[in-house]
Amino acid sequence: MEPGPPGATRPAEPGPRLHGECGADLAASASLLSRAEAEPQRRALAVAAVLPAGGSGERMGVPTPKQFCPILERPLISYTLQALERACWIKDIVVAVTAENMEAMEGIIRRYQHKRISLVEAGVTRHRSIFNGLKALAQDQPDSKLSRPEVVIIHDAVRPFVEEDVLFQVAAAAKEHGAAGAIRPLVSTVISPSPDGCLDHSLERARHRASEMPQAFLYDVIYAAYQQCSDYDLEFGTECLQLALKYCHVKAKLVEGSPDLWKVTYKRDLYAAESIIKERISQQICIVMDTKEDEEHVGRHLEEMLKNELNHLKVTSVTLCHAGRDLQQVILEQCYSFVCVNVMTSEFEETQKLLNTLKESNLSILYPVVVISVHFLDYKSVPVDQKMENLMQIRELAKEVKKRNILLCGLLIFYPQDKQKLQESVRQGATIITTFIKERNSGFIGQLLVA
Ligand SMILES: Nc1ccn([C@@H]2O[C@H](COP(=O)(O)OP(=O)(O)OP(=O)(O)O)[C@@H](O)[C@H]2O)c(=O)n1
Ligand SMILES: O=C(CO)[C@H](O)[C@H](O)COP(=O)(O)O
Repeated sequence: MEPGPPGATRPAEPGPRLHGECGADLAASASLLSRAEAEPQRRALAVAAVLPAGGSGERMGVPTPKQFCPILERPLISYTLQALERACWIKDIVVAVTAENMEAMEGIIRRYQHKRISLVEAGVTRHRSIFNGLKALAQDQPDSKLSRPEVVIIHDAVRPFVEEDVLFQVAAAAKEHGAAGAIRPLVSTVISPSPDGCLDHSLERARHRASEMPQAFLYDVIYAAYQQCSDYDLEFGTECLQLALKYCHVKAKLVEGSPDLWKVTYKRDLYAAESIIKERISQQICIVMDTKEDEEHVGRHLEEMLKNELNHLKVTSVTLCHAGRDLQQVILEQCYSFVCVNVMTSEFEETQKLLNTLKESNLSILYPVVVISVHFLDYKSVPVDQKMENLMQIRELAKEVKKRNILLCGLLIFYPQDKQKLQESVRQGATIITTFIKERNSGFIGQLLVA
């Protein structure tokens, strides 16, 4: 597995809409086609998607099928659905799940507010699951609210990082060629062993490619292929493009896919997926100040330090005094990390206001939102024990907002008179903030950290 370039893209737009329009954060994705150019073409295609999600994930080696394994407490399949939902030109998304997981899947759709999803029962093999999904899209199904598409995309439920551009490229190529699929260069050389366990021959790596997903087909082509398919193909086949070739003589167009199209297969892939998601949601940080912009104070010092330390990230500063308008804008931009700097106001007044605004928004439904409440201790004017005691309220506050997927911790920065020592305290504070934002480690929740 080869993850994408660090910070190349932001997370796909959530199911619960913050923007009100599908794919509205497209500028943040690794877009190949300009949005204005591509939009009319996208709308002109009648496209549906079929997601096989009925496997047991044997190679993962855990009791939960991998598509339901949690990443940052959300099931993997929800990330894949979110990625497909961004493409509003995909009209229906048919997911094949086993009867025993049907209820769990319905719960996921409700909880994460997924749209345009229909469920069908999975088969005992991947090909049979896909066939069931295709059958649901055929017009001859009684009481079906689904319509027969011109093009159907097939995508594994366990490939969460598919980009809208790749989806569109395979769909457009399928319309032209009848079938299309994403490919990647081979990472290892493929060899063929002989029955005695010795090398028979090796393939020339540069001449071969790994077949990935998504793939897309003219619906009539792939449906006809599955209808003619032998039991052997349905049982042991692994390649839909091959079925289109074998049964309908359609040669698929191959489209270069992005590096993070890989399929979550082993346990280590879950860790890799989690790292990619964490990195994507930590690309923007919002510093909320309880003072006016032009006021000079130690909070500004921390802000400068964070801006220097996180110069590869987008750091935005807002104040809550302007009726929270700036903050609303930051929330709309899908910023998932907040540093609330309390210089003027007492203890958690400002943090509470920030938490209320976050709770009212839909922001934390899909991703955990980190909030660090920063305080300063000038021990000449306030006794340490009194300040600490006041700040210990953080525990209760954190417990309450954790239910809403908001991860809160406190940070107390010592404020010595000595300039150099103050500089050191602020630097340590900035390091703690950076670590919590990057790691989103639940061990920090409700803690009062000291710098
Ligand atoms: N009977 C099956 C088997 C697989 N799949 C789906 O096909 C996709 C790709 O298959 P794979 O990675 O092989 O998944 P599993 O079969 O679950 O994994 P394993 O082979 O390790 O058991 C997954 O989304 C999986 O849920 C399916 O819908 N129905
Ligand atoms: O990459 C793919 C298509 O080319 C499929 O994801 C893959 O073939 C599925 O096979 P399996 O279920 O055996 O992993």
